[in-house]
Amino acid sequence: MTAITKADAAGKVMVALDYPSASEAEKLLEQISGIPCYIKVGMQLFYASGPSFVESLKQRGFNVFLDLKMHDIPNTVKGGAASIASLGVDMFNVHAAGGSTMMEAAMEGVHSVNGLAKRPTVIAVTQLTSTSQQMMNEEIGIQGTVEDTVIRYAQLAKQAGLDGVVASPSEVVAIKQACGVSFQTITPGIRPKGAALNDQSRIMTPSEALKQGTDFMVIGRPITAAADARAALESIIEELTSYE
Ligand SMILES: O=c1ccn([C@@H]2O[C@H](COP(=O)(O)O)[C@@H](O)[C@H]2O)c(=O)[nH]1
Repeated sequence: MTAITKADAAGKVMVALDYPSASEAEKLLEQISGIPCYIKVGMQLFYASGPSFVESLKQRGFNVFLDLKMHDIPNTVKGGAASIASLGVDMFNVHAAGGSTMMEAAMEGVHSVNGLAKRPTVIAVTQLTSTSQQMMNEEIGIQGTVEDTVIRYAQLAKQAGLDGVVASPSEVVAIKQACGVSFQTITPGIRPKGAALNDQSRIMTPSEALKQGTDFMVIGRPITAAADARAALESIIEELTSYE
């Protein structure tokens, strides 16, 4: 049974360009050219190549998620959010652990920018997908289940006016129940069957994540570390279009 089209499947995949330089990121972009996926730029690439690389992605028509996970005092996050929004990115994020005033400040920063064709989607990181239940309880010192913490952060983000959250695919159903179906879920921790776990802890396969109702899935190393990145991405898209 075909669930979604190839174009819809590709649009749900955010390829994480975790590279040390723009030239290395460009090599990957060349390999996957023509596949209409979202592009995620994180700290490694942004700190090395800066706003100009992000602007060049936008000039070439990519949908861009700038994943800088801001977590600072409200005034600083407000300014950071204004600067990020001015770059014209489609999505960016803050840490929900910064609290509601900080998240509201991020929204104020976005709204302070004049002349945007469309404001970016603003989302909050709940619990990193590398965090296990045991790590959260024993090391970080947060009691209760990871799911309960994720839901609490998601509700806080929604109340602060944000558009969605970053969480693991296994929390998507509970987030949608608590915050509504239009509250977006962006899920890293995606591993095709047999792929290396690396440092991820709370994972699902692409088709399992789709079944949970995730809006976007962030995928890095299963594509970027593959011998043939294009084939790896195409195989993920194929899995999404043919899941039952
Ligand atoms: O909770 C989070 C938040 C962000 N990420 C980012 O997603 C990608 C995942 O890369 P993989 O290589 O597929 O593990 C990476 O850029 C992280 O910074 C996350 O993994 N978990």
